[in-house]
Amino acid sequence: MDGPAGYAPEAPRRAPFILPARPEALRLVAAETALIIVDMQNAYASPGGYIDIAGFDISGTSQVIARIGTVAQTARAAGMPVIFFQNGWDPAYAEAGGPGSPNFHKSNALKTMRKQPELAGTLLSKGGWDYALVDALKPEPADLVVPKTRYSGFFNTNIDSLLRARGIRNIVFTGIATNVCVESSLRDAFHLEYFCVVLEDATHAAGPDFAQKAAIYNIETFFGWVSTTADFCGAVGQAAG
Ligand SMILES: NC(=O)N/C=C\C(=O)O
Repeated sequence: MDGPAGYAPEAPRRAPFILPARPEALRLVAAETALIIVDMQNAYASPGGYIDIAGFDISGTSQVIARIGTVAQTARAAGMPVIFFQNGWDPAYAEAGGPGSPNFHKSNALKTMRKQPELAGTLLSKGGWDYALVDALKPEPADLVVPKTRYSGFFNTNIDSLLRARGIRNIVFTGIATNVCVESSLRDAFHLEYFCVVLEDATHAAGPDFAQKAAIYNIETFFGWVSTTADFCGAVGQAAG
């Protein structure tokens, strides 16, 4: 079937490529693989955003932004769907849940705003700077943006339908935070029978270094595979010939 006139994404490639990964290399096909970019918002990656204000270290995020930019360009050129998750709630925070929701008690964004009332209404609020994707990683016309209100992008969203409709079997994960929204989403994707890979140097944890190491250990050992930006771009590029 012909598509509409206008922006024409590259046809996805069917030639398999071998992605170096731990605990073992994976044989993937671009046409069955999607890139998910988790929560690359000012809240998680920019000085003055929620995670910075809440006291987490964001010193490595600029490198992660640059690597994700490279990965996204490589994925688009191979015809892979590029999907952005975007975390947050309506400006009245109804979607965050009230005292009857564990999210109300565990979300460090909500806790920070309760502690610092001058921040009320600013953190992770749809339409605000904190909620916005970082300037360096704006979606292109064929990319998809999936808003989410909890850590996992597979909970109460249409991501599973979007992926299944495109014949996707494999997901490459990047973004922030490795130990929270990346790991939560990847675990849910595993349980929905997707083969999941995380590019470890294109992720950043919320918390100490052991949080990054533990998340990567969990993924490598129980839920999926671990690779790198260079290996992903190299393998996809080689398949392109
Ligand atoms: N994107 C994330 O991993 N978020 C982590 C914490 C939060 O949103 O409070």
